Amino acid sequence: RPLSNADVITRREDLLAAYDYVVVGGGASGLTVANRLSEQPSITVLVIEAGDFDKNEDYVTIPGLAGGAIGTKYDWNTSYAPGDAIGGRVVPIPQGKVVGGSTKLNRMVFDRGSKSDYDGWETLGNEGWNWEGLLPYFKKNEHFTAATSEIEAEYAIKDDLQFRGDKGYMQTTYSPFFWPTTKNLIQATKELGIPVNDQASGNAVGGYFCTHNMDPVNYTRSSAREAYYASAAKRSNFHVLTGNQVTRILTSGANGTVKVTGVEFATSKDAARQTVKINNEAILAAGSLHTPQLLQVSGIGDAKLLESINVTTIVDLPAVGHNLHDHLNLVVVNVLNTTILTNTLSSNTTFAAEARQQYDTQRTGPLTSPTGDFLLFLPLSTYSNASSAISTQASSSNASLSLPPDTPADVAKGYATQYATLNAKLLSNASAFLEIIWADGVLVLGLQHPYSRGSVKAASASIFDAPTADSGFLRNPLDVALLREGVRFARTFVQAPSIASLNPFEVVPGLNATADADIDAFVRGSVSTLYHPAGSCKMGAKEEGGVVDAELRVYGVDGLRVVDASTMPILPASHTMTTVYAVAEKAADIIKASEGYRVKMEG
Ligand SMILES: Cc1cc2nc3c(=O)[nH]c(=O)nc-3n(C[C@H](O)[C@H](O)[C@H](O)COP(=O)(O)OP(=O)(O)OC[C@H]3O[C@@H](n4cnc5c(N)ncnc54)[C@H](O)[C@@H]3O)c2cc1C
Repeated sequence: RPLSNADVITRREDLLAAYDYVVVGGGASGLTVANRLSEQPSITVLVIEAGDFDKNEDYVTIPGLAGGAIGTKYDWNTSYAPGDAIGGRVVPIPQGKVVGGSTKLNRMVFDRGSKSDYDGWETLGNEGWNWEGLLPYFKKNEHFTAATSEIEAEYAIKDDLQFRGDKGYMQTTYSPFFWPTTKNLIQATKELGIPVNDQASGNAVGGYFCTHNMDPVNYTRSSAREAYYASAAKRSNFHVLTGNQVTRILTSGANGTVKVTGVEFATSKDAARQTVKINNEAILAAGSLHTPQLLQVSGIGDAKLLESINVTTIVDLPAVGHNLHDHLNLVVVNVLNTTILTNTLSSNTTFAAEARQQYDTQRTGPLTSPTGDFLLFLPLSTYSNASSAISTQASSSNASLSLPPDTPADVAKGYATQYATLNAKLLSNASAFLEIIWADGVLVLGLQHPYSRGSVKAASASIFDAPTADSGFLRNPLDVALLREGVRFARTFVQAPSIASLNPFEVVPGLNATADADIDAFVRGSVSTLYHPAGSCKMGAKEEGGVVDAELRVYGVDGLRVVDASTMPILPASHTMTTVYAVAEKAADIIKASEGYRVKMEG
């Protein structure tokens, strides 16, 4: 029977028996691909999402409260396994469990990495995956609106519109309110001779003004739901099933002729399993932790792991789950002594109430800014005098120091190529190693190109048991050295006249921590995540630990692709959402082209 116009499936009877494409996960990548595929009225698409729709709660929609959904029912509330190199600490790793995925939880930093980072993906063996190849998709994703005239005049922001899109679904713009000490930050950047660039241009090094994924009129979050779901919801060939977790990918055949036939799903561990058939492909978009887990519980992964969790191996693909890496976060705290207005939204209830009033009545003021309106992305030589010493240390030590002991040989081989790429970046001015996010004396340091790698392993045969995710944090001591230099630079930075005028006083780690050993202890005792897990289903050659090829097809299985953050071979120096969207936009065109549909490019 024909598809109904019921965009959200609430009754089992409304599901079709078979769909051309089933997308697993309705987050950043999943909704993007589902939207683009369903542009073709003859293609039927079902998205199965574990979470539900949010209810437009303030902590989801209001930019100034961004991140407020962490720890709520919209979060998987998972943690990385205890890390040996971080004192056995357990670091929480929030992930969105809601229509929109992590784009409902995130801090709304909307930026791209540098040309050299994306070109590196191609160097690692992925033809067409470079800056030139991704730029049209960065543009296709966004509908960019320039800063308000007040902000533009006050901060002299210059946008090169050839790098921006104006026809995409994702609303992007600058905050109409910058916290006043942002001026000190920008001025100090200049005092230290650090250039200010346009991050959208492929030159995302130095300082830059940062856009956010938000509506330029209402100043509310623009997530994958508002962008890619809302614009497709009325299509009768596009269905969304929420509150259901895909439990297994169903396949037929064996030994080189394995083909996807459908997926199995359920509302909870004990609920009855249901199935839906697939005519063309299953598209995995469950994120960097859950996509490898789903492959593994479906029999696609390392045969030894699968045996240990009582899963029959269908395709022995040892690389599944390996190469996991994430941006590390380390916070240096200075207390300021200044009369300039600083952010006291969480400590001063009167101020918070006034800001709320301003936001509700005029859509102006502090709550329109998710913070992070100006960011620094620094090459190693910009923030450290030790680049040649660190480079010597890197080239004289063994790449295997970065890897978990049970790393399969093909993964280690692929990592050796990455290691050489990272070593070259140490001495390059075209790639950033350190991000600095400033918030009134607090310097969040983000390590952009960690050497260390971890892994994701299904903990049991059930998708409902959280996977064991080893973040790999600081496994390789080079990462400690790179952050140690970051802490030292944070101290240099606050001595620049425009910051010094705010009378900063460092309280974390505290000025007594000067010796390498003391700073290293601080680093190991404090690092956490910047929420950018990636790489666990790496795109690359199979013999180099690739899980998917350059068309994002899983090796050894017909009709199965991965389109989410797990496919990134190596993280760019940037927050990840914008790159995930670009990858997914490109993936949609690859899939359409493989089916013989005409690919339409705009903007
Ligand atoms: C707290 C936080 C802050 C962040 N801040 C920023 C930021 O400011 N800027 C930035 O650029 N990036 C940020 N990120 C990262 C960015 O949001 C992610 O990189 C991006 O959303 C990843 O997209 P994805 O499609 O891979 O996964 P997601 O967007 O996480 O989507 C995966 C979806 O799959 C669903 N799913 C999982 N398993 C199953 C299953 N078995 N069956 C059905 N559905 C399933 C999940 O519920 C989820 O909805 C942040 C992330 C977090 C968590």
